[in-house]
Amino acid sequence: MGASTGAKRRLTPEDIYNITLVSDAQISPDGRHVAYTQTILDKEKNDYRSSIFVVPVDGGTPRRFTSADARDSFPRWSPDGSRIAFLSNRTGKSQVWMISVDGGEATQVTDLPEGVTYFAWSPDGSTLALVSKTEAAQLEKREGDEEDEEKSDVVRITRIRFRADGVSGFLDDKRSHIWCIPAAGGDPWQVTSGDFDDAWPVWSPGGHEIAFVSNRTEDREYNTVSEIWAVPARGGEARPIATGDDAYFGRPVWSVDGAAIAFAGHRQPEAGGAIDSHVWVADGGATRCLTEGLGRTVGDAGINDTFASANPGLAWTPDGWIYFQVSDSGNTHVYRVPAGGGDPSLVVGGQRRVLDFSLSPDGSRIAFVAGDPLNPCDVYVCRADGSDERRLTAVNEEFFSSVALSQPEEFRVPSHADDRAEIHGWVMKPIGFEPGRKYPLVLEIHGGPHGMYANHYFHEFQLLAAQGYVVVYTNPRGSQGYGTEYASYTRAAWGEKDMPDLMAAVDYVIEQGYVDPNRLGVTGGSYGGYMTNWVIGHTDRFNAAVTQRCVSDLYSFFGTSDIGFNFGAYEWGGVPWEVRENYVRLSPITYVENMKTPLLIIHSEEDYRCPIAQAEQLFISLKILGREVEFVRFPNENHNLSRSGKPKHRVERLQFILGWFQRYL
Ligand SMILES: CSCC[C@H](NC=O)C(=O)N[C@@H](C)C(=O)N[C@@H](CO)C(=O)O
Repeated sequence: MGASTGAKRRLTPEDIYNITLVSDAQISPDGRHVAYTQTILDKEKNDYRSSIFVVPVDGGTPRRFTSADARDSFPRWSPDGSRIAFLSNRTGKSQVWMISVDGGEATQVTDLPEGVTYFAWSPDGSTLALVSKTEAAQLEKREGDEEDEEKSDVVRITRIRFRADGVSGFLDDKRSHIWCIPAAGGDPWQVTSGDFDDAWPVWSPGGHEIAFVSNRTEDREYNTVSEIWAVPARGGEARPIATGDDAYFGRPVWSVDGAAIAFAGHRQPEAGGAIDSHVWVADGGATRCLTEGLGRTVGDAGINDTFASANPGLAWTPDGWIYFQVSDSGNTHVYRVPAGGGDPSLVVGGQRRVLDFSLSPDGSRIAFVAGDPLNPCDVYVCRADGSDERRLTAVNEEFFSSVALSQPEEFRVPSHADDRAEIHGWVMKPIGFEPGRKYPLVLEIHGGPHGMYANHYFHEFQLLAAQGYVVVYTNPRGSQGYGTEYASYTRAAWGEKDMPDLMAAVDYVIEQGYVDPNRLGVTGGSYGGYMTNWVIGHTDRFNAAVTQRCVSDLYSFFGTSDIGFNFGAYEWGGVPWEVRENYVRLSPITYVENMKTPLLIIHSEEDYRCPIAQAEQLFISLKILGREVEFVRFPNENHNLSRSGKPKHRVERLQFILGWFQRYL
């Protein structure tokens, strides 16, 4: 489909203020209502505001349940359906609040000094299990430390993980643990303790035990292990469910009889997202994988810039099905598999991305949030087999009926690599497209590298199409959603093995006849920024490039990124002193003298995932070489500027990207 404006206006960067996000669809215990979080970008306050809404499953107007000038999120129904507990930062820190479904004022349940990041209702509704930080064993003190602490601003670092993207300053020595508190309010008690970070508590059906996620291995400071444990709800010794140095598991859920626990993940922690995750069951005997032959990863690997994340778990129904998300070829779907074994089957499909889902306790209905290329998100409901699907919200209908959008067209093309592997991509024609005319093209490259472009609304892409660009985006080798072999293909070969896939997509679109091959642009963020740098270091065919939150030098990334030492060691085939040549050969900065394309570098000053030195090294080298280069720094922003940065900065970032392409293409 072409993209004509009709009577509609063109999209602008500021339109991010006109988009409402919904997330975390939670179906009520009786299956008759869905609670969800609705988020808006507040232009005046230059901030985000979110509220809890409830919509009837049989149709009707959504009702706003909370209206504080704050961020209310994570709605969870009490087991009897009479109350909704949620997280709110209305007092500064994130705490649990409670509201009756009959309405009225919300009341505060927790007042933990470190706030609450996650909670779960006990099956009888009497208690909430929480995740909150606690003081860990103090670091060994040096002589005089006590007095110095008061006066000194010097930071003493002893742990290898001392910074994390999204956390200002340095990580403290506190640990996340499981706590409980009476749902009616009262004194909390700490359930787990020790030098571990515990997360994701889930109650056993009888309410006696709590399963949770932790890394309790000896080598936990260095490895990326993630295990499943269970602890008595009143506290006591934790028992292992799925543990060990080969565990990379999360999202535990109990069977209805409490005899087994299902979870998601795989057995190669060092590989992270480079290999497929599966659904597993532990029932006291051997741990079984239920999705061996699926050939796709469990979970949502989708990437876009207009979403509110909810991070859903698995669901286990009374009739023995386990439900889970699957990333498949640019879509995220809901699947189910019999817990006793059998083939997984598709439940919620379509050319779209299912962002989160929940099941009613009787397993008869599913509520979910999904988005597609022309609609960021809405709440839906369907039956357990996926039938009788209905959309319950239309949060952006009015706005999107007033602006012209470009419908992406899918293509599959053989790679330029010798194996001619099939590469999946999309092309968006510019708004107002006229056959016979030639247009400038922008290639967008996603990050990860194990992310996945999806059939999902992308504001940056729509904006470029609105401003007259053909937009091309693909899932080259390294992407998730096409199986483990495809995703892990770029190991120790970043750039080398995926550039031929990207160029095949660009050439395919040029062959369609409506692109001016002398007006080509390229951009991407994070690993997409790495690839932008790589591409302009290996070809001069692009006339303008914008590299965002990029990686340019693997050697310095290894020691400065919050994920550098273990992510790098896997992705580049070893640590620098073992495979020094890989670090040099695969660093875009190695090819800086070849970079002739005018380059805009966009980077956040508090990006600890891809620290700003990655951008500075590139900028300084290109300046010395006399190249056309500019450097735009965003203060007080982290790696997620394009997705959750201050709204004003998000608008400015889009303006800089457009401005650069307008200048050079
Ligand atoms: C979706 S894969 C993310 C892989 C990795 N995370 C942890 O190991 C990561 O953060 N990689 C970055 C270098 C990256 O490319 N991030 C992407 C995708 O999140 C981005 O767009 O920022």
